[in-house]
Amino acid sequence: QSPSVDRAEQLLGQARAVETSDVARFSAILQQLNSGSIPLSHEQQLRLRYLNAFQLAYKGDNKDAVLLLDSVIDESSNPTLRLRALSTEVNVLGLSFRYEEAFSKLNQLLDLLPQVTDKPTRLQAMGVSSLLYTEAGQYDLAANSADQMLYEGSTPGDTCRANYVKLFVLHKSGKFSTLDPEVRQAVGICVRAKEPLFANLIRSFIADYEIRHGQFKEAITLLHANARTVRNTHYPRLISEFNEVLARAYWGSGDATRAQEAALDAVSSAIKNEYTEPLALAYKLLYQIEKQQGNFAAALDYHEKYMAADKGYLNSLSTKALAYQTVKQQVLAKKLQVAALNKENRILQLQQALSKKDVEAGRLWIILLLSVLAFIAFLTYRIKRSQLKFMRLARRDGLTGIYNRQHFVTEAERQLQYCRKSTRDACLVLIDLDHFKVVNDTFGHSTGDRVLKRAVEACQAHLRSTDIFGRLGGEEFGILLPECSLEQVVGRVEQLRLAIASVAERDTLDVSVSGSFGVSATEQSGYDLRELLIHADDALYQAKNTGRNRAVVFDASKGDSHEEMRKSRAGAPVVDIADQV
Ligand SMILES: Nc1nc2c(ncn2[C@@H]2O[C@H](COP(=O)(O)OP(=O)(O)OP(=O)(O)O)[C@@H](O)[C@H]2O)c(=O)[nH]1
Repeated sequence: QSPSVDRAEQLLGQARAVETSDVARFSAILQQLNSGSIPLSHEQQLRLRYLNAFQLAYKGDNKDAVLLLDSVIDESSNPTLRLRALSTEVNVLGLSFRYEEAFSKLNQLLDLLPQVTDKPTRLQAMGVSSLLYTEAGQYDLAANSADQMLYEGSTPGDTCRANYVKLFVLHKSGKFSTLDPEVRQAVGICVRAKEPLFANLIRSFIADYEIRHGQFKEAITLLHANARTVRNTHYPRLISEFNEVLARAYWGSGDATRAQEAALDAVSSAIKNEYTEPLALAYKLLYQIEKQQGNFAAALDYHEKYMAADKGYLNSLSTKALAYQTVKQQVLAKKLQVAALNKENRILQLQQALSKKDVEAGRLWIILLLSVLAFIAFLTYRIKRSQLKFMRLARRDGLTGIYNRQHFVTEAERQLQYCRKSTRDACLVLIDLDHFKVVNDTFGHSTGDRVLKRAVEACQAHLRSTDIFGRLGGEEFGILLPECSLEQVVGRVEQLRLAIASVAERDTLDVSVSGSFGVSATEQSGYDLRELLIHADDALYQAKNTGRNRAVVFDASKGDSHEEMRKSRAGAPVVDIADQV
């Protein structure tokens, strides 16, 4: 080997070592290698091209990075380099919202993984696949990759990253718990490995868990103690998430002023032009704070932003889930196509042999060809059918089988448009189960789940086929009743209230189950779903405040504007169905 090839080898190795830790040195080496002053072998040129692509991606030029990475994957015969390029490309495609391409590259990546032995490259590939699977809601697959990372990792940095990936899966799938001793250990491991980014991402999961379990002070203490290191990471995703969690902790502890400050920080530190969960939650909190303080105009403004951010976030979630299913279908279809073609080939060979014999054989060939066509038609039908099944699944709530929140909003808006055109009345009912936390705390989460299902079934027995029923959140449901007037809704909602109140009895549970109802009607609120939701939410708030297990119909006669209604809220007479009957 000539000395210049050795020199090239040395520089390529150095560049790889400082990829993310010393960006200035990394660009200087690339400049030297790109200048052409050092001759490179074909293999080295491809490695340089990968590093150039990595640099483009780091700067945010995702489109050009993908083009370069594709050419490395096509041209290189080195599995390690190809796997590295595929991992970076999956990451870049995910960040550019090109999910279908991301999943099809992920398939290539998983096919290649067994051929590669280089440990850092393998760990990078497993990390990328786990994170993408988590985003698409495929938690079992994600957990498998994370476990494999934990198993193969050897340095403290490897273990820290593997732990983070594992805890991210648990956090997103709702199975994260601080009771698990490995959680605190994971933070310590990342701190010792000098990985503050991952240590703090895990801390944000811990704080989120504490808030969900009423431990607001603990969450505030944890977040405060690490606020400075979080700022020093300069990583907007983490900073925004930290602020949002802090805001919820303050709100939970009753400090609305600090909650508002932190929520505003979460909004301003959020990634621009992207709808994320922290952004949606921060807007929701700002809406609740303004609402509590009676600042109706500001509350309305935040509610609008919350709805937009929430819808955007939910859309991106279902886009990811659909992309995963679509690519899975495409891979399956390709395999079946290959199988069908192989069959066709064999039949053609048969035909050649047979045609030599006699005319009868020709007939046989036609029959066989027809059966191949029938086979292909059958496969096409099956693929179409499973695609439709997956589309349906993406619209339903996994536990109760009714519409999920996003599909409820889409269907309710469509139905309201129809009612507006044909000047028909409609009513919106919001249902929130009362003291549901007690059911979970007393009987456990699985009984809680069963009660949710029974409550939904009980309501369904009183709904018509045109009514739109959806689960809007944990124990909150929405029903749009088309062709239902203010006069009629009182009786219908009372049926639903009684149905829910009888759930515990039928399930022989030793706890009372009931629901509070907030109702709004197009006669008062118009046909805008947002307005109907705000009014029903207000009525629900009153139902909760005046004793629960009751329905309250929004009363617009208390003033045209919502603000006036709010001012007169204290002691305002309400139409209370429960009391009327
Ligand atoms: N079992 C089960 N519980 C859930 C689910 N989603 C949310 N929850 C629980 O629902 C409870 C909601 O509690 P809160 O928001 O405090 O309300 P609540 O106890 O119903 O009290 P009020 O609404 O004020 O009457 C929490 O304990 C959640 O953990 C779910 O899918 N299954």
